[in-house]
Amino acid sequence: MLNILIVGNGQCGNRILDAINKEAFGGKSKFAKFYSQQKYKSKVETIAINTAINDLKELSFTKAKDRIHIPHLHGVGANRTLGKSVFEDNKSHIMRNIEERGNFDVGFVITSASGGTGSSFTPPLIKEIKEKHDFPVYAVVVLPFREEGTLYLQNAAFCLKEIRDSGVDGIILADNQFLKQIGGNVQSAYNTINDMIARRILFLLDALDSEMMMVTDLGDFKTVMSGGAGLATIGFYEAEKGMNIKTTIQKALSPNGLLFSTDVYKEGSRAMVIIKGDKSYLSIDEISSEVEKLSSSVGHVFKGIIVRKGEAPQVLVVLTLEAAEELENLYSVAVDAIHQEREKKTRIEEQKEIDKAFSKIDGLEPNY
Ligand SMILES: Nc1nc2c(ncn2[C@@H]2O[C@H](COP(=O)(O)OP(=O)(O)OP(=O)(O)O)[C@@H](O)[C@H]2O)c(=O)[nH]1
Repeated sequence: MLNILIVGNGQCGNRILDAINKEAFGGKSKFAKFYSQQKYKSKVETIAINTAINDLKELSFTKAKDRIHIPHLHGVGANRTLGKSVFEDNKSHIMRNIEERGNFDVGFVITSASGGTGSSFTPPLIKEIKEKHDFPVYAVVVLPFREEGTLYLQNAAFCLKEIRDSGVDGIILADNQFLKQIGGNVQSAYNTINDMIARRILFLLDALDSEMMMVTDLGDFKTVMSGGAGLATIGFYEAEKGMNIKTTIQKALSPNGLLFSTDVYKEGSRAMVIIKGDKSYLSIDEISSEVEKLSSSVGHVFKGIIVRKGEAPQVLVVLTLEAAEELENLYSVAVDAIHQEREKKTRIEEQKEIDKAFSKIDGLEPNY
């Protein structure tokens, strides 16, 4: 049995964590958490951390003991400099809470890259965990919609770089912009995206702690995640009625299944393909031919099969990337955003000249 730590930082991280707990508690009544057992096979500890109390109150499936409020008004308003100093002041309190929960085999820290709290807490938190413990820690990072504004774009660029430098064992990317194809209003898009990420993480946890017909385990996951440029994404697909396993694997690797825009066959570096379902659907020939196709372009592919009586086939692919054109695009837009913010700051500095003009009449009275 694996001991797993999942931390959700900031509003986005909290909500995805809550979606994970929703699934884990059976996904039904919001009171489920009070009386039902989580359906994890592993021992999973979840912690939601936020500066905004209202974001924590909004959670429905995460127990009160699993919420850490770091008092700071109503969040840090996308200001990462402020966020980092609030983390520093509260670091020991956060670390104590994690340490009281025992030892872990693996940890995941979930955050948006672009807000204030999650994006500034995550890099130093991972650094702190890695310095004190020797279990692998993976960041699950949500990229912003590109039209959300200059501050979010610059935050995303700096946050990702800092997470990479934190000692993290790998970054799993999910992109709101890419996933917005799902449609609907923002709130329902968020819920759908959060459920998509939650389902993938739970499938992964299930697979890492399963007795499979053909085994993949935490060791294989670590090897996959250490490949490529330290970046990864996850694909998933559940077969529709009558769909064969070959098509299901292809769908998991296509934009329909992935959390981040990538051409798997061009940008992939290593992969882990996990297939779950009733034995009758799992044609070994079809599985082998799809896995061989993938390994001929990405290199090594680990394969795992979990037989679950009566279940429709589901496929999960963890894919590390050696290149990420979409991320390069994001950084180009972010650099423009950083320049725009800098110019704005210079303009504001110049406006201080206006204050000087006003100050010329300080102490004088009008005469009539
Ligand atoms: N997928 C998804 N993205 C979200 C959700 N909530 C916010 N975001 C995205 O997260 C970014 C904003 O970050 P938040 O997590 O809200 O910010 P925070 O970490 O709480 O930081 P502050 O509010 O600035 O203190 C934006 O890019 C949003 O689009 C959510 O529930 N799901």
